[in-house]
Amino acid sequence: MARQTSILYLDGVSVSFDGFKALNDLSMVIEPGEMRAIIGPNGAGKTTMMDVITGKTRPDTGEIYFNGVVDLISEDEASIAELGVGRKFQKPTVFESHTVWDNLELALKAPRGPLATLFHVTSGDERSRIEELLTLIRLGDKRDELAANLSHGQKQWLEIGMLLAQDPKLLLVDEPAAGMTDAETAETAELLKDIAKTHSVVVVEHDMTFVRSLDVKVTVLHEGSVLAEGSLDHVSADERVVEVYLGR
Ligand SMILES: Nc1ncnc2c1ncn2[C@@H]1O[C@H](COP(=O)(O)OP(=O)(O)OP(=O)(O)O)[C@@H](O)[C@H]1O
Repeated sequence: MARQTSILYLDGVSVSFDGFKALNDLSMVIEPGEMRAIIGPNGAGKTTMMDVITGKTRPDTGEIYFNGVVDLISEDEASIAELGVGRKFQKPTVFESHTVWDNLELALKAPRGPLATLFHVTSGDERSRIEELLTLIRLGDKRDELAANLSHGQKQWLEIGMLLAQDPKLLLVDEPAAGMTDAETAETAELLKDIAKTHSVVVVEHDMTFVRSLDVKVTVLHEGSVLAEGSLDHVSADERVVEVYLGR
């Protein structure tokens, strides 16, 4: 697929740490509105991939483009966030001593980047946006609860809501189902599917039941590059994937 029409485009991206290639000629294209699942054994380069997209790590070689035309390699971490790339780390970082509502309100008011402060959001708009987010993240009845009292899964949803408050175009989500109950995991898959209706989403995940329920194209990383790509059934049938990952 052409770079110009993609939301995220990586071509020949390599990163070495002390001579060790964490990413090795990694190429991948995500279409606008697509949700993609990234799987791979420990050390495959999944986190490093997120790091190079978000500007935390600078690749040694290769190209990374956002929205077809924006060269992310020439941007720093703050500008990449401001451009509309949101990242959800594995551990939830919500404001525990604030209510669910206040967490969302703070996220809505926080500048996504330096330019965001130029936009003015009226309080009426703000309230309806928070209501929308509460419904989406399944926390409507917890709006007045302190974030500290939420379950681990609910905290993850709240943080996803806080990220969405910043209106990213592309959402990178690192192991959202880790540490969740089975019911929360299933609900998280539904939540991400809802989000993917209006956003592009890249989700790194180890939980195969979760990946199966997402029902999206899967990219298998191994030793810093793409080993296989396609439906979960397609990649699961690949001998090399079974050997490095699924068979373990
Ligand atoms: N800052 C760093 N310095 C040195 N080596 C690093 C650094 N970051 C990552 N690595 C190495 O690069 C490789 C890829 O790591 P990465 O964290 O991207 O893999 P991963 O697929 O996210 O693994 P996991 O599933 O365990 O999170 C690993 O061998 C790791 O030890």
